[in-house]
Amino acid sequence: MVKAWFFDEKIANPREPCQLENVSLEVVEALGCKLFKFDAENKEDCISLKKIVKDQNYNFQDEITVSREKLPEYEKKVKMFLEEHIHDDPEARACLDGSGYFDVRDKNDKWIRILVEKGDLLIVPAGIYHRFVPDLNDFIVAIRFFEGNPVWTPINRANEENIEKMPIRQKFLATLL
Ligand SMILES: CSCCC(=O)/C(O)=C/O
Ligand SMILES: [Fe+2]
Repeated sequence: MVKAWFFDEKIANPREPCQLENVSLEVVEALGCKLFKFDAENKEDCISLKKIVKDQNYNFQDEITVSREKLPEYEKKVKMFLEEHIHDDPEARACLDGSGYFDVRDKNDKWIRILVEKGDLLIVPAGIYHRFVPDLNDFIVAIRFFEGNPVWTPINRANEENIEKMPIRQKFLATLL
């Protein structure tokens, strides 16, 4: 089951849980995130997974393992995942094994940490500030879904002076009103 809490900025290592008070999943969903459960042991036959793929129009999927042993250019990629960013498209990840943290900024620009574990599928909306942080186990296997041609390039908040004015950011902000 997905769990969420406010992220404690005072903890030096973001791979630790950095847990402040819990955040309800309704609050996470009100930010436009979608949360699903699926049968990670039966990914080929999982009816709920097939339904999500159909409903969300996903026509591309691949698998990524984030671990020091398995991910090529591990340090570089993890640094990239950790940078706060947005995308022009939703980010959909189904956790097949392991666990990790997806952090999303709430309406007050506070980090909400979402723990994703085996059997959880999380979709973060286009335009929301977010990042991915491996947890202390440093192992997650995930399916990445995409509608259309996959674009992995993040738009980093720290590097884009006008990010707040970007159409996808404005579109996302309008969903919060
Ligand atoms: C567990 S999936 C790796 C993180 C990722 O793909 C991403 O795009 C983070 O924003
Ligand atoms: Fe992302």
